[in-house]
Amino acid sequence: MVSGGHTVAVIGAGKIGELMLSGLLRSGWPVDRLLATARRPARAAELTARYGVRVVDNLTAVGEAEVLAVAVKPQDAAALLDEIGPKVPADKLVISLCAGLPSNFFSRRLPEGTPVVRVMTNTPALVDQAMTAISAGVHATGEHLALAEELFKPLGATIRVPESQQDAVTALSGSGPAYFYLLVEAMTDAGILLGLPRQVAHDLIVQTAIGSAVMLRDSGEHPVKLREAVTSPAGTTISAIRELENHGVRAALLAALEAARDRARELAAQAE
Ligand SMILES: NC(=O)C1=CN([C@@H]2O[C@H](COP(=O)(O)OP(=O)(O)OC[C@H]3O[C@@H](n4cnc5c(N)ncnc54)[C@H](O)[C@@H]3O)[C@@H](O)[C@H]2O)C=CC1
Ligand SMILES: O=C(O)[C@@H]1CCC=N1
Repeated sequence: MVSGGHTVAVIGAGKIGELMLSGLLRSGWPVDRLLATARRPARAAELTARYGVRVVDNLTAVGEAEVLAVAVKPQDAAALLDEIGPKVPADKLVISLCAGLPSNFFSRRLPEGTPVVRVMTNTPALVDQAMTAISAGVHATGEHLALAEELFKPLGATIRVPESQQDAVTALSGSGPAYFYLLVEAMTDAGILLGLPRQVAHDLIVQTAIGSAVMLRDSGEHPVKLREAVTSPAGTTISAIRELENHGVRAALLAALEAARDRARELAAQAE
């Protein structure tokens, strides 16, 4: 487990911040090495009741924790850094979980030399199946990357990527769970259209999604091969695939991910 007995503060413990807190606790991280901050007192009370974690104000977190994991919305990051930026000692590690914001958005608002690591995780962290991409930002060394990895490994898989790829990562794996949920929702409705009871349609497609995902991960086969194995000559699958192609599903995905990437860039521009 954890190196050096660091204390980690999750600054802005909303949905993603809570996933990080709960994942670390599940992995055995001591609760007295965790701090959280929240804007609303009711949220602070909820986090303490749920996890036993100490919720403090932002400046106390800055003073007590060695690692500051910033999980506020990109739109709230500048105001947060106006408050804490000048007070962060330069030996702390700042980890940004914010979509879109480059590490230099942080470093420009922090004392010279403060290391910043940028990460993009996703909500399957809730079941220890996150995909977290980690990038060295300004002043971050291999040691800082290793520490960030140690924090996110218990939540699922991790990968190191150059920071220049983080907006694409955000569009693909950060937002990715939403695309799969939308597909499952739409396919459940399709099952209803074909006369299946809703619960049956839901159970069929969820297990099909799980089975397909495990095969993608474990079979070592290319997705095209896996799809071809389902697609019998003159059979049912090819009839469905013709409709998916006619309706531009592939093109829709290309356009959707470009839109998500562009939105990440816009969030960064607007946050300034
Ligand atoms: N929801 C998702 O699937 C993912 C979100 N992210 C990123 O995580 C960050 C948080 O997203 P969510 O958790 O979805 O949003 P959220 O709105 O649930 O959480 C943000 C929290 O920060 C708090 N906050 C804002 N300003 C604060 C301040 N000055 N001091 C203390 N607390 C403050 C808010 O009250 C809120 O509870 C965003 O930057 C987002 O881009 C990254 C990956 C996936
Ligand atoms: O929708 C968003 O902006 C965040 C970032 C990635 C997933 N959710």
